[in-house]
Amino acid sequence: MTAFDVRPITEEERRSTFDLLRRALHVRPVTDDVWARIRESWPAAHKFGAFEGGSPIGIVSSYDTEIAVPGGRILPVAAVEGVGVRADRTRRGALSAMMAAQLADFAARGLPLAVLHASEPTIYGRFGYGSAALGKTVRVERPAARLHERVAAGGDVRLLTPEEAVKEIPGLYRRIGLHRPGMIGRPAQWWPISHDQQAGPDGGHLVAVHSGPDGDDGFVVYATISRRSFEAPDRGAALDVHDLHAAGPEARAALWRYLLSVDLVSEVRARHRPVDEPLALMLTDHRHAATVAVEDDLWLRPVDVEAALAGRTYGTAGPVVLAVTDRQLPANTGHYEAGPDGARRTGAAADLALDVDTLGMLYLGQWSATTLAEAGRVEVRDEAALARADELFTTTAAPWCGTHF
Ligand SMILES: CC(=O)SCCNC(=O)CCNC(=O)[C@H](O)C(C)(C)COP(=O)(O)OP(=O)(O)OC[C@H]1O[C@@H](n2cnc3c(N)ncnc32)[C@H](O)[C@@H]1OP(=O)(O)O
Repeated sequence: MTAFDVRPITEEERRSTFDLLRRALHVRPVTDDVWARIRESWPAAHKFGAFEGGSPIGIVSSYDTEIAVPGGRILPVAAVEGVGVRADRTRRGALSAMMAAQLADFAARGLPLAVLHASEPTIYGRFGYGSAALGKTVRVERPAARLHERVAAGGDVRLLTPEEAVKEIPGLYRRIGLHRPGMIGRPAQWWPISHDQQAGPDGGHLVAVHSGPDGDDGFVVYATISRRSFEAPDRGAALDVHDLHAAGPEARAALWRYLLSVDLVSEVRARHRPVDEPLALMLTDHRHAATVAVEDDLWLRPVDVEAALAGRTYGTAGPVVLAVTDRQLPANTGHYEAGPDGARRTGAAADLALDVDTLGMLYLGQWSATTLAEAGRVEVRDEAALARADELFTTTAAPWCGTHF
């Protein structure tokens, strides 16, 4: 077996590492044209490669952004993306070595948190990431589904041209704001690959914007897929929602009402929606909207446990002391008190013990301490502390990311 080195990539290694990633994800390498359009989205900064004889065999990437945490504060976060190892060099420790370098870099730069979306759920727990926010896949039957009359869904919905979409949606996303735990900022480098390629002139997606009393306050990016065939000449198209954000329930309802009004569509489908989005309840017949899957969406890793715990707020129960174990960043291993007055390191005896990936699961409020204990992920040292931890950590709104990266 040959050895490899792990180090930050250079400017000259941007395209070869991007193509390596695409191959790992079963996508063809980029053409010169496409690379010219998206190269700014793949800067050398914050990328670690594994190299064998000077050639890249693995890549991990991230960018710095912000995340909303329970209580409404916005914390710095590293968004980990672009993870891949060449197919003939997997299972030799390349990812583990790159992840160790990346985590050490996050810790050295004082980042409290890191997040990612996992291609497979078995990979990232070992590196301290826990499944922190779920997303649901919904399928709505058209034309049967209708919003019931008590749903407030005023305002106007208008379609943008692709040029307008590229120009206007970044500012609108910023104005809508990070209003749920788990929502993250979209820096300039996010948009060319993740939005402009779909919504811009060559992408084929459509973009609709909702305007309420205070101006534009919601948008949806979607694609329609014709499903007519010789055997089924009248079959309606599928409408796939790619990205939908709204500042409030009225704008959200108006966007859904618009989607359900598009003619010649027999099914509206959306992945990774908030688990508590009340779409079915907004319909005259809730059976016209089915939740067909609930999946892990955002994974979260506390990088600086004390800063992460101190960055969010807690419910009103008495404090609990957590014993946290972190094998990759051992400086985090220790006892932490969390309660209505905040969180800090402590020398007190622990009520509950957990690994740092489980703390990631608890952090945004997706899972209760009781559920995690029942699943064998939290060791209960004081039974009464479990109910207090439930009160302290759970949130009213389900956490949700809503951004693919
Ligand atoms: C955040 C994102 O970007 S998600 C996208 C992730 N990328 C992909 O899925 C692309 C296709 N897959 C790959 O490129 C590679 O298989 C990777 C990156 C997932 C793993 O890289 P590798 O270099 O093989 O991982 P490495 O050898 O360090 O394995 C570390 C451990 O994870 C386990 N592991 C790694 N990948 C997988 C997997 N896909 N399924 C199950 N276990 C896995 C290994 O068995 C090993 O376990 P051990 O520590 O108990 O021995």
